[in-house]
Amino acid sequence: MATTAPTKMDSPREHFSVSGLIAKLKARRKRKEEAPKDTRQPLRSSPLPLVLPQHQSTLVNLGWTTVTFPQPAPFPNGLSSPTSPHTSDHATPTPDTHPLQQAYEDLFKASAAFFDLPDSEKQRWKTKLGSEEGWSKIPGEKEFITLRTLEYTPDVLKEPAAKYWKLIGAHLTSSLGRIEGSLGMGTEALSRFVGPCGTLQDTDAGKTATMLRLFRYEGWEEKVVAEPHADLGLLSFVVGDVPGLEVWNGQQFIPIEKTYTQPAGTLLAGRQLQRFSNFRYPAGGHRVVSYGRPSEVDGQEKKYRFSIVFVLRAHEPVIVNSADLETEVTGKWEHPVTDMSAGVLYEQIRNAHFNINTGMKEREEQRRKLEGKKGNEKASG
Ligand SMILES: O=C(O)CCC(=O)C(=O)O
Ligand SMILES: [Fe+2]
Repeated sequence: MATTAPTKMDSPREHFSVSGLIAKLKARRKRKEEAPKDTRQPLRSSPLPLVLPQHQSTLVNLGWTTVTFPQPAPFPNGLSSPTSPHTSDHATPTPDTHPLQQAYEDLFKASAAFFDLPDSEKQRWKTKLGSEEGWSKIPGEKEFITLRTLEYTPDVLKEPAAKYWKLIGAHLTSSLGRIEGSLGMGTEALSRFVGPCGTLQDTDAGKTATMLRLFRYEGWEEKVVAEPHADLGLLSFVVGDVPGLEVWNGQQFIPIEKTYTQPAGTLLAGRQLQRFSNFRYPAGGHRVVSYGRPSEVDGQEKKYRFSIVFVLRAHEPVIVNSADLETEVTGKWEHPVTDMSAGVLYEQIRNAHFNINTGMKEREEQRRKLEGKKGNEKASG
């Protein structure tokens, strides 16, 4: 959906005529009358973790929502913590930063240190699988490194990446548990697809479909730095250190990160979840924009935007049977799937979408190929 939007918005106004308008209205009414009545039950209430009440419904309606990290309550004496250097050896409980927030903050620091290395050093991690693993540089736009195993992770990132992966993996697993509930599915109907994807695996032999991608966007020219697309996995979670991510609300892109007044990240539904939920959850359309140079942070000029993107994909060997995922809320799948591995189904989904994170030339080739296939003009991340 996301890629078709700009074309629509940019299209010139159609020639206006009264008879044309009447014909259009009649056609619309006919389409409405002919459309089969949706007899599916409404979604069940099943709140997502760390999502404020006012943000609960956007994931199912639009494919994205905000995850808000609770902030430690200030102490009445005005101190940020009840402990002083003299009492710090006492076991006084301190109101801590949320562990997931702490983990992404640590990962941001390590990510900045990695990207600061000379290119000659980063070359060692040069991409192995297109944008699917290793370091890539798109000059003038961004650099990013995709992590899939500890073995192929630079030392400076190893510990913070593994820690973040574990925490976000657990968080998204519990979010999938709530999504299952909202769809009237049994326990683990969706979360069973996580398996070993919930931890950063040690070696290539244990590599899973899931990935952690660290970005450093360069330059502050006002422009789109990642084209509109939807991610391919079950759920993605994005945190940025300055606003840049925008989400599609069906009509326009919303600069969602500009609305964050406290530490928060964006949860996105991917195309696998869209499919596994029989399209009850849409895949969240999004893009990344540079708004121009942000104001100084701590008296220092900001040179880059950093972001951390975790893409949770279904573990490839897990078998999909659509009958196990059908409920009165999802309805019947139009194209049922029997004993197909999540990996094979993923390939079908992936082949229908071009990848925005490959280089310009490859991207154009992918797009051209897809344009040959009817109705497949959708991008993926
Ligand atoms: O960098 C970001 O904020 C998001 C990037 C993204 O959408 C992607 O890699 O799929
Ligand atoms: Fe994305």
